[in-house]
Amino acid sequence: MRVLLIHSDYIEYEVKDKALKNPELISDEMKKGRMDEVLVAFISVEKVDEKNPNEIVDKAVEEIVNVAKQVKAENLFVYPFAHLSSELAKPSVALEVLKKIEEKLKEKGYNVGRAPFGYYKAFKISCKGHPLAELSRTIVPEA
Ligand SMILES: Nc1ncnc2c1ncn2[C@@H]1O[C@H](COS(=O)(=O)NC(=O)[C@@H](N)CO)[C@@H](O)[C@H]1O
Repeated sequence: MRVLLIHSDYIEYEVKDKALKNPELISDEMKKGRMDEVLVAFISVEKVDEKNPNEIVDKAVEEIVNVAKQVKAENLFVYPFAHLSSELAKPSVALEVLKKIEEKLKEKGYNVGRAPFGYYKAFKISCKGHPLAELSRTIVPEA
């Protein structure tokens, strides 16, 4: 899994077209979204993660929480992003992993948003620009 973490003043997105034949089913209200004062996690779930998705979920949650504590972010946003890797996991696995990350972060008390999966989306983001505002992580299952 590849994660790009951007501590932002805001992120907003708007769903445009389907990028997959069967994207995630979404309500009209999910077609647009915005979160302020937020740590955004752009996530590419990778093929190698299919070996142990649950382990990857736990490791990703740990990494995201670790950075959230450092930048003092209470709002988190999970953004499915297929452009951080050339070895992507299949969509069915990727969606489940992203939903579980969202769920576990909520269980830890964070306000968590997630952008819809399987769509082309317009988005705007405002990076805060401090030394920890742009970080990346590579997360792999134990051998
Ligand atoms: N492994 C993955 N990790 C994260 N997001 C993914 C993954 N696979 C699919 N997606 C989601 O599905 C969308 C399209 O995925 S994609 O791999 O880019 N596929 C396409 O764009 C197809 N139109 C052509 O391959 C992505 O924007 C993202 O929302």
